[in-house]
Amino acid sequence: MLANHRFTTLPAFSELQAHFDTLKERHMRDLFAEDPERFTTFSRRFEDILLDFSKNRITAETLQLLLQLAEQAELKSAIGKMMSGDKINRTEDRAVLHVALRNRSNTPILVDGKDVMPDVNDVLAHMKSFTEQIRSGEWKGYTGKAITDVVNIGIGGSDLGPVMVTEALKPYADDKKLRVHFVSNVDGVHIYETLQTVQPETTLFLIASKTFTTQETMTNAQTARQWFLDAAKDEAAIAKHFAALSTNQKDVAKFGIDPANMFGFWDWVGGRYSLWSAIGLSIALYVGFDTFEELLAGAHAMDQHFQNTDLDQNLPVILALVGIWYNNFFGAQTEAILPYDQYMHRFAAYFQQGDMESNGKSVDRDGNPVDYQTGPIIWGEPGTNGQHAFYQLIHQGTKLIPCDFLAPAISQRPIGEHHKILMANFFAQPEALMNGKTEDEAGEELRKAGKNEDEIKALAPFKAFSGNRPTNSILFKKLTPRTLGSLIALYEHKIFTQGIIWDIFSFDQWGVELGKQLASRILPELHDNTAVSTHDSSTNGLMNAFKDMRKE
Ligand SMILES: O=P(O)(O)OC[C@H]1O[C@@H](O)[C@H](O)[C@@H](O)[C@@H]1O
Repeated sequence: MLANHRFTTLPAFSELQAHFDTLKERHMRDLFAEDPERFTTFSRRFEDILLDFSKNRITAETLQLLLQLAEQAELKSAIGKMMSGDKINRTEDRAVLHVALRNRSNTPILVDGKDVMPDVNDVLAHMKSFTEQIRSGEWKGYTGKAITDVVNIGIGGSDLGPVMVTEALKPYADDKKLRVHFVSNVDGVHIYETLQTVQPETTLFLIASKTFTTQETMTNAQTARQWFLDAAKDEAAIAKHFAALSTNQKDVAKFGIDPANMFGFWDWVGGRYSLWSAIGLSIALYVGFDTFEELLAGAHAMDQHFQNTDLDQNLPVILALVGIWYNNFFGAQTEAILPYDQYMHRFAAYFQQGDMESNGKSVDRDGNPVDYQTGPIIWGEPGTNGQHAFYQLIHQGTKLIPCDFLAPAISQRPIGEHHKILMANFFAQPEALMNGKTEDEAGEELRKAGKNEDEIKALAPFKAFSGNRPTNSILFKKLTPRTLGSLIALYEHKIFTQGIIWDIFSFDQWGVELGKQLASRILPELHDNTAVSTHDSSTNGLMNAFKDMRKE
């Protein structure tokens, strides 16, 4: 069981508040000028990953106090509890063991007295042999042809991780053994467009759903099944073309999927932490099993770093603490994740679920409403695209938006000057955000450009940048499977750390249920043209307008 504490009554919290008052007006430009060692003091390395957090509104004292906050929240003990299979997801009475899925050292991890590792390894072995059969062409479809396309049907955690990773590791699929497609939205457009691009006889469908009851996924799966049977005309052919990634054996069997094609996982794998499990089968099929294992190994290495490294050297802990500093003291509402790597273009979307579904909570572990801010709004797009879209607000808007900049030193696709140009922007943006530009500096530039003093006076306020806008820079050598695994685990453990300090449960997601309940109540009401009057006037009005619009 996790110990409870009141976040705002931890001794370090009030010390941080007092400290904040002394620091809030200070400019990072001055902090850099005062300390030539600032980069060394506020950067850390893990394998090929460098975290520079020196461009934050912190001093050595801030970091010390934040580390005390983590200690007072008993973070170390909480990490130990997660790693050893304690049921820390109390509202669902479950352990939280995505770390077991990538536990390459194979040390036993017990849940209810039973080591989970043999089952984990069995499923990995099953995934491996299946992957090899499909990729080698040994596995044949119902007409005797090899599989060329894999369609993963899943949503949320059963979609976002595989989508993000297959995009990120595209260079590792250069052998072009298989194409992968992802269908998530219940909007029929999604499955329609996907099915336009594949052939029944050479397509493998992966029905990815932890519960195997998710409405969107089951609807898409039934449509895919019907489309397939329309061509194959034989239910026996399903065994060659459908596999299930799920914890729900019973419903998988009911759907008609051969039990030999079911890849299981367990209730201690959270949906948004499941890409390491059987849910990652599309990844393994796309990049090959060895590459998938490297991804797991990278995450495992970060797990060990998180568990065994002192808090002040611990990358996930530092990221978490810096986030708390802005969230709870500066009042920042959002955080941007900005990868300068086109292959990572779904990374922010992935952690939108990872972070917001985990820490979007307003009740503490005692069940009391919190009187402080918890999880931030996560958003972001790859650089440099964002620079030409929303960075204006980050530079000159009224909101404080802490940003994480991520980039590889070595491009997967070195072409001409592209990577150096990309990286020049990666270095320039955090520098600009930190330094800003004073009105005097802006005026000087205008003077040099030939403007007169009246024009300078009129224009300089618009051309000035306040600066003092915080960023973390995460520079890594190359986006290898290992590094990607480590980066994902880095953010996962950041989320865990924040949840522990905020005294909330990060591994349930009750907030998604109400909308689901209402949708299932509304669905039957859409089946005929009868006017609806059972809801509020807005919902009734909208539903009735919908029915009217469809009459013509
Ligand atoms: O894998 P399943 O059971 O189909 O669930 C998909 C998603 O369903 C959502 O409702 C949950 O909030 C997510 O956490 C989950 O990943």
